[in-house]
Amino acid sequence: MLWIEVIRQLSAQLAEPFELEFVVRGLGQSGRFKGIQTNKDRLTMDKLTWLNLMREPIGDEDIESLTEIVQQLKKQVPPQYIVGWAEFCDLQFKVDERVLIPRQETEELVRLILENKDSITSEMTDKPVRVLDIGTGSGAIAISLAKKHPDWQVSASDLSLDALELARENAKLNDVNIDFFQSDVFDKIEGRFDLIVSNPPYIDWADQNEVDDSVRAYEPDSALYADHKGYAIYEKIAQEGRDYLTQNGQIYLEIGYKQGENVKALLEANFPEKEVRIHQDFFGKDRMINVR
Ligand SMILES: C[S@@+](CC[C@H](N)C(=O)[O-])C[C@H]1O[C@@H](n2cnc3c(N)ncnc32)[C@H](O)[C@@H]1O
Repeated sequence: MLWIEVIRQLSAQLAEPFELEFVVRGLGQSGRFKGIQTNKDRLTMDKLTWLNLMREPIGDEDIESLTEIVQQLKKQVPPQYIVGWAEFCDLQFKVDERVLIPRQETEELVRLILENKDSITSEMTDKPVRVLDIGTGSGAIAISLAKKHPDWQVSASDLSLDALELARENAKLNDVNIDFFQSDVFDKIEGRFDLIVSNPPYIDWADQNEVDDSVRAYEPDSALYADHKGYAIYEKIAQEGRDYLTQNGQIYLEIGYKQGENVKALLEANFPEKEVRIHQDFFGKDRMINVR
């Protein structure tokens, strides 16, 4: 039998048939498959190697590995957890059930910050811009900003020690220096920041049924849901943020698409002297908010 025949048969069993190719290419060069040469320099297999592989005969052990992967996909395990990494802002991040898989919407938040980077300045000209990422998870936002701006001094916090462990690994993998803290929002944070960014958990516990089955079953609750109808972390950032922000400091937050006006009102009440703006994502939905 050829790889293509087995891949076709097995993919047909899946609700999302392309996921098998994604996983095999993602795992392809890790040594998981006997018929594929290991290449530790590449996390993913390029399209040409994949197409060539499809014409090769496949051994029993590899059929067994593919069948196991299909079982996991049928159980809706996210493909990124199966391969063990995800791409974010053209960087690679290890991911597993300790952290949320970083999303495209959050890449848009990073892009928005980078588009406005010239307005993000340090209070003192001889000091680096100080950044705090609250609820860093895999470290996606903090690491991407540090990578683009090696001159910024980036700190990142999370309530979850498990997430912080993985974020530290990701900082090392991506070769950036970040100060990590375990903190419930600001409670262990010291000093002031020129930029506070966060993609906090923001789903109302009452809306669990609206969350995709795969997300609900495998991604951590602590990364998804927040008290006070999903607003708990926004409330803390709005109410306590002033004590952690420099005078010209800015805040950038990801928001649920229905939360824009409420989060805006919260921020305006606490930062009356600043401008608060809602921004839309690629799909035209309210997704980000900034205070400057
Ligand atoms: C939506 S995830 C975002 C992860 C990552 N920043 C991203 O954008 O992919 C929210 C993160 O906030 C963390 N978190 C939840 N409650 C928190 C709290 N009270 N203080 C700090 N972090 C918290 C979770 O552990 C989780 O890692």
